[in-house]
Amino acid sequence: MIKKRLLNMVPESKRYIAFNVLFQWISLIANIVMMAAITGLLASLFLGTNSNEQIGKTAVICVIVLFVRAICSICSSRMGYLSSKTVKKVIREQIYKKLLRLGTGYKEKVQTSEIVQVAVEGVEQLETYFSAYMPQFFYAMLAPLTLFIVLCFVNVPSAVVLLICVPLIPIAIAAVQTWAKKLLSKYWGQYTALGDTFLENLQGLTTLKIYQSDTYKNEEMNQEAEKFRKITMKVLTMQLNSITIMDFIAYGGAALGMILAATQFQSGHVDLQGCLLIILLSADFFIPMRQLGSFFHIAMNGMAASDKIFALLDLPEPDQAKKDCQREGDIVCENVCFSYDGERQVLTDINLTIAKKGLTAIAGESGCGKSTIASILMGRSKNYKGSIKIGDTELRDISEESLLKHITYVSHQSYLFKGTVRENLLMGDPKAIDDKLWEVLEHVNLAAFLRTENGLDTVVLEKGSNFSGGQCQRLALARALLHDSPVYIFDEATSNIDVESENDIIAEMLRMAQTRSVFVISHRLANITKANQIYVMEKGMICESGTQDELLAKKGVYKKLWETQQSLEKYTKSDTKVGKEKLA
Ligand SMILES: Nc1ncnc2c1ncn2[C@@H]1O[C@H](COP(=O)(O)OP(=O)(O)OP(=O)(O)O)[C@@H](O)[C@H]1O
Repeated sequence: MIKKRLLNMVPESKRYIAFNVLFQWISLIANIVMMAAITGLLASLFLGTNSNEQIGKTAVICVIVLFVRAICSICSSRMGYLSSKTVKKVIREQIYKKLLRLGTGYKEKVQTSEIVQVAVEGVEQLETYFSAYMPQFFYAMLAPLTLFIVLCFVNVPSAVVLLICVPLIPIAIAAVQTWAKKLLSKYWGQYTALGDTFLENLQGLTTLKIYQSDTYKNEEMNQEAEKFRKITMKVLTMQLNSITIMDFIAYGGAALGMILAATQFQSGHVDLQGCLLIILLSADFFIPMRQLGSFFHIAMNGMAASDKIFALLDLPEPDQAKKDCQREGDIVCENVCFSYDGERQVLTDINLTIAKKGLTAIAGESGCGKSTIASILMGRSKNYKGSIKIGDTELRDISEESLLKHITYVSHQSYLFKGTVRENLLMGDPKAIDDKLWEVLEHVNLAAFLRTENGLDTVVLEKGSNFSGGQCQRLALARALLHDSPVYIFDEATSNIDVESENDIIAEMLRMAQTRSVFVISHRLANITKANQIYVMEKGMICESGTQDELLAKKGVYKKLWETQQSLEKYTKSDTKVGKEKLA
């Protein structure tokens, strides 16, 4: 029940635990002194040998002892608080640093909801382990030994019997431990599973409402919650049962001590004061161990949580690449192959060059692997085969920090944070002055709109929910422009937005391509007609490449895609025209 790894993780906590034990021990000694004084007074009262001086002395001792015990209690609580404060800070910091080391690809190894639960609730559970259980563990051994030594001076047989009964409590704890461990591990498994479902359903609530699937999902969650309720009840039952057993041993043992003291007094082996002292102190033999038993269950929960924390901390980390990205240089992919699960090949022998200046595009049907290439280029998946070089440096050797400074990724789901327009823009360049911010907003045609609002202080709600899709994308693009990196990847950055915003963004991409490398992934071929090089993908492979004119002349896959899209767009336009005429 002592996890060395946990203690070594927070070495400062050892000092707080030691002081906590010391203060509890001083309090016990003070209690023994008070009991000795009280029993001495009671015995002399019974025998009629008491004096006023003795009553006064006893009263003074009691006041001093109560004062000392109050101080000790405050100090030991303070030690518990300091230890739990340190533990929470250190462990949460370690989890945070681990996530940074796992990098942007952490989701491949662990679920976000699990991290949140472990880092919040899991660490909270460890608080009791360090602030209450660990000090109690040592105090529960020290207290009976101290009392044994003291009572040996009064009556050895009673002291021996009381000491022998004490270990029955840890034996009872050990008996339930294996069962409790399994149960708590199941409990945590169920808890994180429920958290996963809850988070997913909450995030997708609008979709669930649209498809009227919320009732079905509600049922599903109820079932999961019911499983969680059952396992929680099992845990509580286990805890209550074991507390009952411990109470039985504790009070049974104390009663035994009292009976023995009385018989020893009857047979004249101990005087009245000694007998009363044994009776009053016998419960103290068991109370610390009994208290340890109560903390034990909370600590077990913390230990189960610590298993989850260690599992997270032990996740294999990608090799910490050290090299910096060369600012100048093409991105060259040679025979790149990739699979997410090690079984199904998603990319096969990809050979492509993203020129250091100009617009390179990639086209192809849905699911052919376009976004996977972008994700590899952003360093999210490092286990690709073949070679990807930025200048002379292999991508997997480049540090994440340097890569993210070198490449800016703009997707159709660019995240806008709750705050103001200024705050969102400053993420791109924290040092940018207002004039610079307005300049990029002019570029993306958002300045006029924002002037009618609250300018750079216009409020942005979570995920930009108070902005239209097109405005969100324009703002995301403005932020990307401020990032000022040599390479930009646009992954379907204009999908699901209005034509005007789409045209503005395409125009900005073309302007950027004059001075830097722009890599565009787009379903809509009309957006990439001006690209210097277009790669066409089919089933994870590149089947054609060239400019728009070259590709159309080849009369292959690209031409087919182009014609299909053109006829679809013409159809949609004529359909809209007929509709409008009808309405007129
Ligand atoms: N995280 C993932 N884990 C496992 N498989 C994935 C993952 N992401 C994508 N895939 C699979 O890889 C293949 C290529 O997906 P990718 O997203 O690269 O296609 P795409 O060409 O960008 O499609 P779209 O144009 O629809 O966005 C698909 O078959 C998809 O199922």
